[in-house]
Amino acid sequence: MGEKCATIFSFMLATLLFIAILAKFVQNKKKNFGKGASKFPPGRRSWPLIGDSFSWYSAVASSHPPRFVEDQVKRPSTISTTIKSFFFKMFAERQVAINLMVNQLFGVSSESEINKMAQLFSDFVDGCLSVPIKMPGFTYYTAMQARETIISKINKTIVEIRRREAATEVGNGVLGRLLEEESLPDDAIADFMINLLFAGNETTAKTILFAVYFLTQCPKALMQLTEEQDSLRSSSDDHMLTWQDYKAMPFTQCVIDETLRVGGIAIWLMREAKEDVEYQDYVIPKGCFVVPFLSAVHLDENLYKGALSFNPWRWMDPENQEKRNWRSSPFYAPFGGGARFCPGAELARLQIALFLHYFVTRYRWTQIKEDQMSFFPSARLVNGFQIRINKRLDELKMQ
Ligand code: HEM
Repeated sequence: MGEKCATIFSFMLATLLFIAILAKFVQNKKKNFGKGASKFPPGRRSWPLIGDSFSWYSAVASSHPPRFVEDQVKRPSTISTTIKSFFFKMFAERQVAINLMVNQLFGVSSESEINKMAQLFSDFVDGCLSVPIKMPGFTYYTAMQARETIISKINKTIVEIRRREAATEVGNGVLGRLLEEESLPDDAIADFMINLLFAGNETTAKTILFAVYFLTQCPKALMQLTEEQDSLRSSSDDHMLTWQDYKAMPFTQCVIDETLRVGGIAIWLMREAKEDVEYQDYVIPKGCFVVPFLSAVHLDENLYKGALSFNPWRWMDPENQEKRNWRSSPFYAPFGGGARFCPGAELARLQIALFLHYFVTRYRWTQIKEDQMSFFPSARLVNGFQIRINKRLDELKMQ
C-alpha cells in the first residue's frame, strides 16, 4: 500500500515538474524569439509535457543510444536541445566497486565496517536519481538518511584520526590526506568524500566489465592483449607491474580507448544554459537543457569507419592520433571536457590496465550466456555477463 501511494505521489510530482519545466521553456522561448537574426538550433522541439522522454528511453535502453540523436537531428549539427525530465532508479550491481572505494577513500579495512558503509552508500546512490520526496517509505528519504549516517561516520573518523594524531600515517586513505590540509572545514571534507564515492563508484568497474565483454567478442584482440601482458609479466621476477610497464602497453591502451569509445559509460552530459548562448548563427536560450551526446559523436560513422564495431587497431592509425587525445579532442571525450573534466580519468585508466593485466595473465574464461549492452537505468550488460572463469594452465603448474 505504502509503495502504491509512493508511486502515485511520484507520478503526480513528475507531472508537476514536467509542467513547470515546460512553462519555463515556453517562457524562455517567447522571450528569446524574434530578437533579431538569431534563431533556435535545428531539430524537433518535442512534445508538450512528455518532451522526448519515450524516444529517449527507447534509445538508451537499447544497445545504441545515439539513435536518439540520429532520430532528432534532421541535418548534421553538434547541438540538440530538448526538454527532458526523467526519474530513474539505478540497479544495485556494484558491491565490489563500492567496497574498494570505501577501503581506499576512508582507509577502513575491517570487512564488517566496509560492508556497512557500502550498504549505506548503495542506499544513497539509489536515491540520488529518484523523486525527491523526503517522507518515510520513499527511496529519496532512505537515501538522505543514509547520507546523514555516512556524514556522521566520516565526522567520527575525522575525530578519531585527529585524536590519534595519525593523519600523517600511511593507511588512512584519502580522508587522512585531506585532514593534512588544515585549511579545509570538516563539512567540506565530508562533502568531498561523498562526491568522490559517487563519481568513482560505478564508472571504472563498468568500463572494466565492458572491456572484458568486448575482448570476449573479439578473440584476435584478446590474443594480442594477452601476448602484450604476458611479455610484461615475464620481464619481472616478482610479477609486480612497474610504472615503466604501464607505459609500455600500447595495445592495451588501444583496447582501453576503444572500450571507452564504443562502451563509454558517460553517454551524455547534462548542462543548463545559464544565459543565452550564441553558437554560430544560433542562440540557445537561457534556461534550456543542453545535452552533449558523447556517444553520438563516438559512434559517428563520418568520424570513425565501422563505428559500431570494436576495433582497437584503429587507434594505431596515424590518422587517428590527433582525434585520440582524450583530454582535449572534440571527437573523443569519454571523460568529458572543460572545467568539469573528470579528475579521476588517469586513475581510472590505470585501474583498468592493472585489472586487464592480472585478469588475462592469470585466467581464462568462457561466456555462458549471450549478452548485450544497455544504458538504462545505467550502463550495463542486460544478462549480467555470465562467464565461467578458470585459472590458466601455466598458473596451475606454478602452484
Ligand atoms: C572509466 C571511468 C570513468 C569515466 C568514464 C568517467 C567519466 C566522467 C565524465 C564524463 C565526467 C564529466 C561529467 C560532466 O561533465 O558533467 C566525470 C566527472 C567526474 N569524475 Fe569521472 N569518470 C570515471 C572515473 C572516475 C573516478 C575513478 C573518479 C574518482 C576517483 C572520478 C571522479 C569524477 C569527479 C569528482 C567528477 C566531477 C568533476 C566536476 O564536476 O568538476 N571519475 N567523470
